[in-house]
Amino acid sequence: MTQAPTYQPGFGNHVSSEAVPGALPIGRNSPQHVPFGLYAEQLSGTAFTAPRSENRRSWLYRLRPTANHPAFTPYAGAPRFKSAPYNDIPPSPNRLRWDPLPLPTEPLDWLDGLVSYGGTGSVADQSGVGIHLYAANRDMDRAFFSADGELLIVPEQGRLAIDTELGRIDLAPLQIAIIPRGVRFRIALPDGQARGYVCENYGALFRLPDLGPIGANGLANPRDFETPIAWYEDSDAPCEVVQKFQGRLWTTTLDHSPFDVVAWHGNLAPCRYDLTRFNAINTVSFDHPDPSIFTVLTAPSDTPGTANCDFVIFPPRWMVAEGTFRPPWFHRNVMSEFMGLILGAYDAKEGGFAPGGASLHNQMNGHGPDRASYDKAIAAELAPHRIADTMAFMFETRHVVRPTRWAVQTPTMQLDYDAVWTGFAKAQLPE
Ligand SMILES: O=C(O)Cc1cc(O)ccc1O
Ligand SMILES: [Fe+2]
Repeated sequence: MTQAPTYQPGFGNHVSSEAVPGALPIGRNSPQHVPFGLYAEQLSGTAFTAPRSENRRSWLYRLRPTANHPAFTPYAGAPRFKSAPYNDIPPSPNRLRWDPLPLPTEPLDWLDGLVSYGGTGSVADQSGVGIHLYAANRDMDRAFFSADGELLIVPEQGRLAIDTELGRIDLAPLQIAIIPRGVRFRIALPDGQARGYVCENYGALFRLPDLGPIGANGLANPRDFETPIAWYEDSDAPCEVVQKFQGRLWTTTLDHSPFDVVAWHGNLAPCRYDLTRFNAINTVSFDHPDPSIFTVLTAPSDTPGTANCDFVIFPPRWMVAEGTFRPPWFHRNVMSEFMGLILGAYDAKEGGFAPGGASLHNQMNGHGPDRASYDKAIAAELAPHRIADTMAFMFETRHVVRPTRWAVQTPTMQLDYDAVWTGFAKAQLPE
């Protein structure tokens, strides 16, 4: 029986962990003789010279150096897993919505089960995001890493057992995981199948948003993030490693397990977070605040306050606003909004937006409550009301999300989405 993973609390902390006592060098990163003949390796998530407040790196102590591998050759699997720039088709200004991604009928592991819906920017420019969904029904028996970006994994259905080079993470729907760029991992499916969403962030790393006048506490609190402790596998069995590099997939086979890090220290590591711990802050007077009030993590761009990607959630909460249209308002946004649903229903959509589904509202294109939600909200008696059993989320980005050809041709794309905003009665001006 394998033991349940163990975690250390905190976001982006400098931590030290050893799976074998005495494996971690003391007082220096790269001693002439590393304990037990382990190999020291630095994994850099930011430039060596990034300011200290931005700088993320870890030191890994492993059975063999990562450099010890044969050449990578092109990988033929995961045919629907693509990278930005998404130039397959012209970007669509239309509001798009998809039914849930069907679970596979053929055996498919997490990697081959990835399907790209679209994204922004370019892997080569290290800006933008790739937006993918996964539907899988088989454990990975190989390792994968993205050299193109960090991965934010948002399960909707089915638990994930994620083995990474830096430790093991158990993940369930309503939790998220971040796997840093370059960190190798494999995913097993304890429930036999799984479905969810992935944001591949090509730009500056996700971090907690500033809190401004909110103060020192609130939203996602740092102590609720969990980083696994060191764990390793001592295996000389062949192991395939697939990587995504500049948008293409490559494969090689090691003569040993890549999961051979016996000890590590640093502040670049995978972590998980339970979305139900999010401390939602909202109005206690009137008006519906901008959804940025629900930002869990932000990946900044070079323009302050204008994110490469914000990860925003819509958690269970009390609605108490007085004299207010309580659901999301009609709006047009300079930022582009890709949404998913993990649980329940979303308060701006009475139907058609199902768990495992997705929607895309691109830059400057009008959207908001569907007519049924609008009618309900203007008729509602404004008593305190709890929105319960729900969890929607949004990847909000400064650049237009360019859908893939697959995304606009799949039969799960709803051809009648525009109709949710028809039939509104014309406002009546005084005679
Ligand atoms: O469009 C959406 O549903 C997302 C959204 C939610 C909200 O509460 C306010 C603005 C917004 O874009
Ligand atoms: Fe919106």
